[in-house]
Amino acid sequence: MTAKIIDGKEFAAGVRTKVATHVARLKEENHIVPGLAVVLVGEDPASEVYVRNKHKSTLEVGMNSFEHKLPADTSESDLLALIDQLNNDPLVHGILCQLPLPNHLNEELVINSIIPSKDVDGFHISNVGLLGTGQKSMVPCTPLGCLMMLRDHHGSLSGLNAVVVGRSNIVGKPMANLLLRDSCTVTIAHSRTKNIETLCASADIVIAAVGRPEMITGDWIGKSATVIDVGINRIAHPTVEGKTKLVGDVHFESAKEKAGAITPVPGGVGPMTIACLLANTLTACCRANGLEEPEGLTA
Ligand SMILES: Nc1nc2c(c(=O)[nH]1)N[C@@H](CN(C=O)c1ccc(C(=O)N[C@@H](CCC(=O)O)C(=O)O)cc1)CN2
Repeated sequence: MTAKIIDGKEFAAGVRTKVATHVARLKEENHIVPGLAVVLVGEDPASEVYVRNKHKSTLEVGMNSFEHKLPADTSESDLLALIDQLNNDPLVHGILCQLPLPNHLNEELVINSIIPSKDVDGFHISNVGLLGTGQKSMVPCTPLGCLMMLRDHHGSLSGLNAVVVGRSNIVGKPMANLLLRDSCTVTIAHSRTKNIETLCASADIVIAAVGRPEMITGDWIGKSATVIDVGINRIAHPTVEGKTKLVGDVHFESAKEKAGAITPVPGGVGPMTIACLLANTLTACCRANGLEEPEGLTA
């Protein structure tokens, strides 16, 4: 039997509807409009698309969107001055700097200049520490989206064996912490892991976040396991010359024959990233105003 395909587009639409409903209630009952500020430095084409989609989605759920597009040669001090201004703006509840930043800017310094309560990417060192110690924090959007889909599919994750392939600060490590918090037995695998295929094949859940196109094939997947593919890789189209196509870190065709459930690329985890950004902005706004947090939209 082939796997259930977890439709990230549909799931993300459901998250956005929940956010929009909660935002409408905030406006009606508390006269508060959540606001998201997105900072883009430079003209990376993919980043421009993501920022445009963030702006559009923010407005669609009824929030305020503040876009700040800066030239590629913006100095670190100018960028930090803008973040300081946003940190102190009461209309702004969430701030993010689109990554990657141009090389001359220190990514860590910039991220850590956002006040943790407005850090809707969950990348600030304080939020990383809070998540790692099981305390309330802002949670990175992509792992939060994966967690929502896993909870929806499995109900409880308690006692399940999860292998996270990839150890990045943005996905692998926070994902592992979230799964641990939901009482999974978690292994982080990476380029130096021995017997990685066997390890993955013994898992109930495989999270692929390694950044290598179609690395994880069907023979790495245990019968009926859940496979969440975080990878977004653009490769040469196999049959049409001069064209490209998007693939994940999982070889979808072979993995879906073994898995119980699997996310596709595109249309799986990707759409959840922006939906969870909206959820995080709403959460940040509720926390800032001492209001109840939206149910089902946080970790
Ligand atoms: N500050 C941040 N920068 C970046 C993040 C982030 O979470 N915070 N993540 C990525 C880019 N990203 C959002 O910013 C993002 C990536 C992919 C998608 C998405 O929906 N992908 C689609 C495919 C899109 C395509 O056709 O190219 C999918 O997987 O279906 C949304 C958001 C790096 N930077």
